[in-house]
Amino acid sequence: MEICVIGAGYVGLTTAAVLADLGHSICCVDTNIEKIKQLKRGEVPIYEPGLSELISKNKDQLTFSSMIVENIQKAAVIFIAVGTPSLSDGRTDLTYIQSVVDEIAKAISSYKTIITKSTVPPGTNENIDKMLKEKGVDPKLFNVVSNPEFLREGTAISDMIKPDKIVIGKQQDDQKSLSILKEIYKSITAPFIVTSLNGAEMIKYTSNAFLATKISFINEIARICDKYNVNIEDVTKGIGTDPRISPHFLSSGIGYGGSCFPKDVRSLEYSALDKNVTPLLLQAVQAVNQSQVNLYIEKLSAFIDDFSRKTIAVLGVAFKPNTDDTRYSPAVSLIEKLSSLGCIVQTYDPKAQLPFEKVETVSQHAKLETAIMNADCVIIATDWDEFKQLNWLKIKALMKGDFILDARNCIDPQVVRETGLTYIGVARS
Ligand SMILES: NC(=O)C1=CN([C@@H]2O[C@H](COP(=O)(O)OP(=O)(O)OC[C@H]3O[C@@H](n4cnc5c(N)ncnc54)[C@H](O)[C@@H]3O)[C@@H](O)[C@H]2O)C=CC1
Ligand SMILES: O=C(O)[C@H]1O[C@H](OP(=O)(O)OP(=O)(O)OC[C@H]2O[C@@H](n3ccc(=O)[nH]c3=O)[C@H](O)[C@@H]2O)[C@H](O)[C@@H](O)[C@@H]1O
Repeated sequence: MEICVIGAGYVGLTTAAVLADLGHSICCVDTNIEKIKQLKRGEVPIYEPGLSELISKNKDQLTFSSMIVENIQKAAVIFIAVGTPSLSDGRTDLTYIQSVVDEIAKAISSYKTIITKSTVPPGTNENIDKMLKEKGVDPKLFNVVSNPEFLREGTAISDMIKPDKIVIGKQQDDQKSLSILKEIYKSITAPFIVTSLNGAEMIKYTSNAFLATKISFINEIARICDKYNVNIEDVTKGIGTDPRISPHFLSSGIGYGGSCFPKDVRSLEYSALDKNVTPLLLQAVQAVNQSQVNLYIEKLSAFIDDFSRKTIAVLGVAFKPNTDDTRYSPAVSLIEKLSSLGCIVQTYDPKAQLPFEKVETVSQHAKLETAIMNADCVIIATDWDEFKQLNWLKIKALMKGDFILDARNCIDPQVVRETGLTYIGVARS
C-alpha cells in the first residue's frame, strides 16, 4: 500500500520503518528540512535501538521528503505522527496537527484514509473531519481514523511489531477504514479494539494516566516505607504477585518523565476541567511526581549541609534508559536544581546530551570516569544498565567524598556499603 507518514520523530520514523518492513511503500515527510537531509544521507537523527538498521534494511521501499503536499497526493493512506506538546496552561498544542490538516486539504484529489497516530485530546479527530469538510474537501474523498500509538521509547520497534492491541477509532458510518487498517497491519498479530473516534482518544490518555498513577502511587508508598524502615522492593514483590495488581510499572524513584506522561496527564486534566469534572486523582498524581526531585534533594541534604561549591556527579540525563530523549527528564530537573543550589554538576549519559545552553557550573563528560572525578557525591538519575554494574571500589578511588544517591533504586545498597561508601536511597533499608 502507498502510505505517507507525516512527522519523522520517534513515532513517525518507527511507524515508517515498521510499515516498510511489513512490505508497504512509504514516504515519510517532515517540515524539518535538516532532519530530512540527514535521513536521505542514511543518518537517523534519534537514538532508538534497531531503528537505524531497520531503516537501512528497507531503503528500497522507504523514502524521505520535505515535499509534503506532493507526497500526500501520491498516497492512499496518510499517517499523522506530528508532535502534540503541552501549552503553558496544560492544554495540548494542536498547531502542528492544524498545519497538517491544511496540507491535506490542499492535496486531496483522490480517496485517502487519514489515520491519526499522534496523541490528541478527545474531540480532536472529529474536529479534523469537520475542518476538512469546512475547507471544502469532498467528504467522499476521505475518512478520519484514530489509531493511537502505545510504543515505548527504547523498545519502540518490538512494541510496534508485537503490540498488545491495535486500537481503531472510527466514525459509525465509515464502512471502509477498518478493512484498510486490517490490510495495513495484516502481518501483525494483535486484537483489534474498535471504538468511536473519541473512544480511541480516551483509551490512549487513560492508558498513560493509569501508568503514571501506578508510578506516583508507588512513589508515595515509598515515602511512607522510608519512615518505617521498610524496603520498597519487599512491598512491590509482596503486592506484585497478585494478578489484579501485577509487578509491572511499580518501580519507585525520581518520578516519571518523557515527552508523554507529563503532557498527557496534564492534557487529560485539562479535558476534564473543560467539561466541569474535577480530576482529583490526576491532580494528585502530578503533585506527587512534581515533588520527587525535591524529595531526593532533601534526602541528600541530611548528609550534605551546604550544597554550594559541592561537586556532584549525575549519571544519566535521559528520562529513561535506552533513549537519547531528554524531554521532561527528571534527571535534567535534578541537574538544574543542584546547579541552582550552587553545586558544580558533572554529568554523563551514554546517549543523551544536556538539553540546555552551556552554563559554567554544569558540564557533560564523554566518559563516566571523568564525570565522577573529585565528586563529593554520585547520583544515579537514569537506570541505564551500565550504571547497575559499576565497580564501586574504582568509583570510590576517583571520588573526593563518599555519598552515593540512588534515585532509581537500581543498585544494590549492600555492594556499595561494603566498599565503605555511604548509600542513600528512599525506602531502601
Ligand atoms: N515518543 C513516544 O514514545 C510516543 C509519542 N506518541 C505521540 O506521537 C506524537 C509524536 O511524538 P514524537 O514522535 O515523540 O514527536 P517528535 O517531536 O519526535 O516528532 C514530531 C515530528 O513532527 C514534525 N512536524 C511537525 N509539524 C509538521 C508538519 N506540519 N508536517 C510535517 N512534519 C511536521 C516535526 O518536525 C518532528 O520531526 C505525539 O502526539 C506523541 O504524544 C505516542 C506514543 C509514543
Ligand atoms: O504515549 C507515549 O509516549 C508512551 O509513553 C510511555 O512510554 P515512554 O514515555 O517511552 O516510557 P516508559 O517506559 O513508560 O517510562 C516513562 C517514565 O516513567 C518512569 N517509570 C517507568 C516505570 C516505572 O515502574 N517507574 C518509573 O519511574 C520512567 O523512568 C520514565 O521516566 C508509555 O509506556 C507508552 O505505552 C506510551 O506509548
